[in-house]
Amino acid sequence: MASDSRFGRPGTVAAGMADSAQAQKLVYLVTGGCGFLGEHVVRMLLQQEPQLRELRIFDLHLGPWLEELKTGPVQVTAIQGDVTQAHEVAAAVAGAHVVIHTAGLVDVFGKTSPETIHEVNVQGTRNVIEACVQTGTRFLVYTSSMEVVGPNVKGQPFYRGNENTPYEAVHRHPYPCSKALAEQLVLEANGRKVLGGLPLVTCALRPTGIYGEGHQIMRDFYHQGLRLGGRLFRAIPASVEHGRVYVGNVAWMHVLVARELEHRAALMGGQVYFCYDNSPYKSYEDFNMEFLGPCGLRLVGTHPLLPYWLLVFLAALNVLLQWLLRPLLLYAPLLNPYTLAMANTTFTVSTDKARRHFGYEPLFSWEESRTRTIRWVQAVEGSAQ
Ligand SMILES: NC(=O)C1=CN([C@@H]2O[C@H](COP(=O)(O)OP(=O)(O)OC[C@H]3O[C@@H](n4cnc5c(N)ncnc54)[C@H](O)[C@@H]3O)[C@@H](O)[C@H]2O)C=CC1
Ligand SMILES: C[C@@H](CO)CCC[C@@H](C)[C@H]1CC[C@H]2[C@@H]3[C@H](O)CC4=CC(=O)CC[C@]4(C)[C@H]3CC[C@]12C
Repeated sequence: MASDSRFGRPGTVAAGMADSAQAQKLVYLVTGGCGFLGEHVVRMLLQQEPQLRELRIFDLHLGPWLEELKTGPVQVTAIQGDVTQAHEVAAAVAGAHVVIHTAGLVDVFGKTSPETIHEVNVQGTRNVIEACVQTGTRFLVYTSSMEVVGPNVKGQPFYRGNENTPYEAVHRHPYPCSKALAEQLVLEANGRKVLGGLPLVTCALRPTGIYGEGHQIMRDFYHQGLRLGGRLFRAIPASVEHGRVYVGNVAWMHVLVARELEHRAALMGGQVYFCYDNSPYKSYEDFNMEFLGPCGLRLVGTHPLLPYWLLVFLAALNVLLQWLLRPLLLYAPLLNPYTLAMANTTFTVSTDKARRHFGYEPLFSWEESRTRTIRWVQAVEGSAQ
């Protein structure tokens, strides 16, 4: 496989597995394979899944980097398509052994309408499930989100919770609502008979806030800091803990789940797993500074510089401005009532369910995840000059 300096090769685990003599017989489909997470899943599969014969990458927008993958031993098939179009999904799924469904509209800034978010995230997922059933694909891994649990509308903390921790999961925002509905569809589909009579095996992974190479919001914060003379201003108390997970480990968990679903169908089918690693529990801003600090930015203030009521007011003002300006331009700042509530509510997971069920251990240590992310931010800086 052609190498990409942004991603590199994972350290030691299974290095060279793809060169081993194991039979290459499996066809995988990754929806959303050109997105932030999807690209990592694609590259991880090519590096770590020795049984892969063909990898199909389905996305609304195909990236130019796909070309370099086509020279390797695995057949890489790029499919430009839309998950909301059932026939396009069915054509892509036909003949695949495993589908990893990461495609989705990740919008908490009001860029897209609630109807579109629902259409892509819910109807798109329904189309993927139906395609599996109709064409005989038996294994479906769905990228859900911690957001299907919380933070909820009451802003109640979820502290070091696991998959069984009781929590009032009540949402109003279109994104978590859509992810929760889609996850439910995926879990309910477990056990349905697919073409040929065998049962569909599904499971859902719930990453916390993902970070790493390619993370658009990190890029946005970095550029905002540069515009403010190398400073960011603390808005959230340092005591609010936020769960984060490195994208390489999220990708690795997808690869492992996809591999193990067949052998452990009875245990894993219909299950949800939080996606976690050893990244430290910190506030959203303090965590970002782990990467932005070494790139020359400074977080000003040990306490929030603005009172919370003022942030609430500014967030509401942004909603009003977004609405007023909509006929003229898309105004979608980072701060709105939803993102403020998210950033201001403790939500951290502590679980070993994935380790117990399918032997997951993070592939990248915290130090490595941090180093890789810093290197990427530095490259963003280099390319911006
Ligand atoms: N970024 C995060 O922190 C988290 C993301 N997730 C989930 O992970 C998945 C991937 O998210 P990201 O990589 O962050 O987002 P992303 O926006 O970078 O990637 C999503 C991909 O899906 C594709 N896509 C969107 N609409 C499509 C459609 N109608 N048909 C086909 N492809 C379509 C996009 O072109 C994009 O390549 C999503 O399902 C998201 O809900 C879950 C937890 C956290
Ligand atoms: C008030 C601002 C002051 O600096 C900080 C605003 C930060 C927000 C933009 C982010 C805080 C929490 C993030 C979300 C969280 O990590 C969980 C998510 C899961 C997903 O499935 C998609 C992304 C996201 C919603 C993520 C989006 C950005 C934040 C709201």
